[in-house]
Amino acid sequence: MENKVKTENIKSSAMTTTNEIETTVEKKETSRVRMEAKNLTIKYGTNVAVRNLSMPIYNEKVTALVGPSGCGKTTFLRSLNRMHDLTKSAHITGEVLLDGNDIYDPKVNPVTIRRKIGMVFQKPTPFPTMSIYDNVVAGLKLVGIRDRKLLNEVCEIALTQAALFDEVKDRLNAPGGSLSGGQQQRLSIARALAIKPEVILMDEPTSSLDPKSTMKIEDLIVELKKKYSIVIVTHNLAQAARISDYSAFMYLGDLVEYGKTKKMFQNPEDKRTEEYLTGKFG
Ligand SMILES: Nc1ncnc2c1ncn2[C@@H]1O[C@H](COP(=O)(O)OP(=O)(O)OP(=O)(O)O)[C@@H](O)[C@H]1O
Repeated sequence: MENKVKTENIKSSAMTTTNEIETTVEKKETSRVRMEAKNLTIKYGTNVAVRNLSMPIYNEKVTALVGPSGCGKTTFLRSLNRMHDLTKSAHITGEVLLDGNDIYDPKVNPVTIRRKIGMVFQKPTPFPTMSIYDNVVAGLKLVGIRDRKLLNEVCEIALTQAALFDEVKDRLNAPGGSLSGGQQQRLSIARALAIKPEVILMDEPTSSLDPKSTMKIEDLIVELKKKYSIVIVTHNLAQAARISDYSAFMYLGDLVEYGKTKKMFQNPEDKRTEEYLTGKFG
């Protein structure tokens, strides 16, 4: 009898431990969601570009947005840091959460959001006549930071994170436009990093680069995801497969499939995803 009670006690304490572990695992999974789109619909005038899209964006992971031209990838990406505020015809319903808070809440300042969620565009965007140094610290100066020592520190850290420091450290006063295309794109990334964002959005960041510069940016993205959440739009499926952890396949404004990149590329659930990934259309 006593033994039975003991066994029950052990069982119940083991179950408690298991429950605790499950709760911990659940908590970990939940805390890893950095951003989340919920029932997001984006229209330009009456044209629906993104329809009722819901998906998470995990912390310290790369999420790739793929799909044929015009399917809404860039529209979705730009909604993640309120870039559409600047487009008159754009109308957004639904929610975009950053750490559980809706970035479209009227009380939220879009400038604060864009500081937390940085953007790197398709074409490198340095100010060509501005020095490399000033390009990196432009965002900080814009918000009134003038402390030279601080600016110097941030500049070196951001250029190092963008894997560009060694190539430019002896010519920080040279114009941004004097760098190669690949270097200019890394400079754009350094500028985005200098304002210490939490999430980095990248819209086809390597589409204008040669293969060697593309590889550098890809290596950089893999390095950066140790600290940031990264969302990247790419037409290059091999690139999505190489560097992303999660992928979203969009088609005609719909999110057709979302999941782990490995699983989606090896064993897609939707026929349209399979046809796109195997080059049957797009
Ligand atoms: N500023 C805008 N005004 C009106 N319509 C727009 C605007 N931007 C995009 N669209 C339309 O919204 C739809 C989605 O465009 P979007 O650029 O998001 O697609 P995409 O998947 O990023 O395409 P691509 O791969 O060619 O860059 C398209 O029909 C496009 O014509």
